[in-house]
Amino acid sequence: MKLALGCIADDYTGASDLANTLTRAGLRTVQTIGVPSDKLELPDVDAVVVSLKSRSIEARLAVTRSRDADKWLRGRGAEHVLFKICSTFDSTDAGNIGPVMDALRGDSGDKIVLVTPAFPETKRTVYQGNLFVGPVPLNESPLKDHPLNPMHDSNLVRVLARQSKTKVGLVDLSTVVRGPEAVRSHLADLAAKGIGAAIIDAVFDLDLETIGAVALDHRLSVGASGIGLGLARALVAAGKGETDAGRSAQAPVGGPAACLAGSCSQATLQQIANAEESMAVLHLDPDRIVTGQDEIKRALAWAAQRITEGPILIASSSTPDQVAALQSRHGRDAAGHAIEQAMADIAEGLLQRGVRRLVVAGGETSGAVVDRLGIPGFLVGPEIAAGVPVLRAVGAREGEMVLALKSGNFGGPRFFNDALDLMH
Ligand SMILES: Nc1ncnc2c1ncn2[C@@H]1O[C@H](COP(=O)(O)OP(=O)(O)OP(=O)(O)O)[C@@H](O)[C@H]1O
Ligand SMILES: O=C(O)[C@@H](O)C(=O)CO
Repeated sequence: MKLALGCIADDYTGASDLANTLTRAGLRTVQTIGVPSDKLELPDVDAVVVSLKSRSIEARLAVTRSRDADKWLRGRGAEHVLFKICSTFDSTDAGNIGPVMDALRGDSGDKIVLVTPAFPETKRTVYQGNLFVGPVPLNESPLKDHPLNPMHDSNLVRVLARQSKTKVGLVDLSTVVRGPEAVRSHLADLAAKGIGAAIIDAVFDLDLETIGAVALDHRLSVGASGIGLGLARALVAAGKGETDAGRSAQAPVGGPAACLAGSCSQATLQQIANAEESMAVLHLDPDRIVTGQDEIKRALAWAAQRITEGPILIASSSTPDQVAALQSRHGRDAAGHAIEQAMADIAEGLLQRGVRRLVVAGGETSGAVVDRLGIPGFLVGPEIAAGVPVLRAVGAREGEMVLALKSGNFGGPRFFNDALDLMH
């Protein structure tokens, strides 16, 4: 197996978003959890997305893990590696996008790296280096209240420059629309000035096709699923991939179904409110979780009484005010970590009670759950919503099971029902 494309994703939901995009564009793709062990039997694929949980950890660790993944992918023939970050550029001034990019660029030997979180299908666009989420700049979007990486600056040239050791430039839309040659020549000018990374504007998929074609001249790029789409289209145009890339992940598994929500995004809060109309919903008490009281036992007892009757949803999610109050009482990291681990405990308990169809909302939450369940990888099935596919576990100790890992902001208002409708 010689990979046409290697990818390193900084969280698990982001990885499944990218795996979904690549599959739909025609690349046979597998998502692995961490760098795969040699024991994991991988099907014949064009792309591997190695999922890390490196978005909000110490920068030094994120760098080491990303370099290990890069080494593994390059060892399987990947000439180009995409470092997949969030389409809302989730990071802090300490990293981790800049430090990981710097390290991977050093290893790749590239003079300059293209960077764009644009993903027009989910309304993330970049213009003059500024990231827009729908109609508003990033710093006016709900991301300003993110529990772990609040985003207060929409100018990505500035944001990345604060995190990176290299100088950061811009390739603006007026250059992108003139096509690959114009972008190449602008990048050469930037590189000649010692600029090692360029934020590149993209508003439409067509812009991403231009970017993908140019990115393939290099060994590394950084971005969200949009640049993944551009890269995949360029690779398919060059004769890689297959037309029915997602078919192997579609056989039904059956069994009880459950949803877990740890995301506190506005989208997830709305989705939980809508789910209340059609399934049993338990709202966890976050204070009781953080202070170590028996909230997990209570949740599992509640679930056991209902799970054979139909799908259930268990949520820790709260409004921004409530999140801020909890964080001020217990500290941001301690609260986040305790709740993630509680979600993982609950997921484990649900599987012991027979659940084989599991939906998880929130990137960090999904990471904690999938790690605890020890699932080594996924094949990509049908798309539930933009950026969220049905995933079929590969090599799981419980055998056949399907999951959906939803990025906090993704999915329509009835996401939980939409997911379960496709998870048979
Ligand atoms: N009620 C709560 N109060 C404070 N923190 C919470 C609460 N519920 C969940 N959390 C924590 O908030 C964080 C949510 O992050 P997570 O990545 O799961 O969701 P998200 O950021 O909305 O999703 P994504 O990263 O995919 O955009 C986790 O660390 C989670 O444990
Ligand atoms: O790019 C996105 O927005 C998502 O795939 C993600 O990474 C959110 O956690």
